[in-house]
Amino acid sequence: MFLPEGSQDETGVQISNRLRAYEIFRQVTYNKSFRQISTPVVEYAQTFTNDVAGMDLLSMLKWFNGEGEIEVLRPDWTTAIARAIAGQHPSKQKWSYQGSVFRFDQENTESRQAGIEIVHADRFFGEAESLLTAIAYLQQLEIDQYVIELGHTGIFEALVAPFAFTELEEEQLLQAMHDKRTDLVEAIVLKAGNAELAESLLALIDAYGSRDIIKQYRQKWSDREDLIEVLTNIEKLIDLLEASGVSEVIVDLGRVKNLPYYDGIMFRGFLTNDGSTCFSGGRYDRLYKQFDITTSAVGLAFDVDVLAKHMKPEQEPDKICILASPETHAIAEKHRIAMDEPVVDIQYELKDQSVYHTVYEVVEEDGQYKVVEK
Ligand SMILES: N[C@@H](Cc1c[nH]c[nH+]1)C(=O)O
Repeated sequence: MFLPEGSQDETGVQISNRLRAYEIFRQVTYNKSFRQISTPVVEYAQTFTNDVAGMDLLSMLKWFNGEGEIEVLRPDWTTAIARAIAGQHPSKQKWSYQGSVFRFDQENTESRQAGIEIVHADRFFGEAESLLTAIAYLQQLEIDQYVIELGHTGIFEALVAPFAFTELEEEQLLQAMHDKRTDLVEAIVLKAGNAELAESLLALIDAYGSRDIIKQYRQKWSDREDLIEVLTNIEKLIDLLEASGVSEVIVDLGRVKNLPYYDGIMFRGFLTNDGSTCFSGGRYDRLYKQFDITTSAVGLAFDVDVLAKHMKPEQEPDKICILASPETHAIAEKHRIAMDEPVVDIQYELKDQSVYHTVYEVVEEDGQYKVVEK
């Protein structure tokens, strides 16, 4: 029997690491006073595809229900949680969650996330607390080789705003900026007759690196109050990260949103050894506008599959074995419970003694059963 493309079975270390990653996340967020939230795996497509959320139905696992409505497997936690907590009291601000999302446009159809969402809180607080939680979590996982990247949706949007692009052109431009394809960006913008914009967007593609970039752009944009505000926002977060001992911070002024609902700061964490993205997030106040709520909303989600791949495997404790038989299995089990050892295996037959530190057996003596070392 085969599996559909994008699905796979798993065994062993990847699973135990994932479960540990989930447990450590639960603990870290519990210690920081987050409340747990869970939403159903099956939802209406409309929750994710409406104009505000803006996600692409094509990438979702979907079907029609009996009433002819389209239902999907949860493609995104952030949008589902916004739906779920729109009616909650605003004093509840910090939410944490863990579980799968399903999307066709990723290498694996199912991917596991552990994330946080901070709503109705002070704007800077939400951004700072998101990043500090990410740092605390990585530290608990003993992952220390990573880089945090900061970007902002406001830059591209402010530069493009004065020019008229069709929806399709703007989408193509976003994709080309995302892929840092200078040739495509130039072609799309020049075709629309905006030579001046082409120049600033092409420069932006290279506006990537240490915080010095911000200094340069402060001068370049000195007459643009809106853009200076964006730079200040990014700079304050770099200060916070540096004060927390994270020196590997990258600024990407040319970054465009990877999810349609972002509207403000965007952050990503990359693992240095293979460049994989371990977390991603940002500000998304606009998602709440669909519920007529004007608020601050920001969060991030870890890719738990990526984390599991990079975590050191748990050290295996010494294993003990009790040899039993169908008649003595229950007695062996009683002993196993009483032994208070981390791993006690019960077997009827010893196939490979070398995997055990100590082997016991159940023996009968004067009509009584005893467990003795073999
Ligand atoms: N839902 C986003 C991550 C995120 C959480 N909060 C804000 N953004 C993602 O799947 O990439």
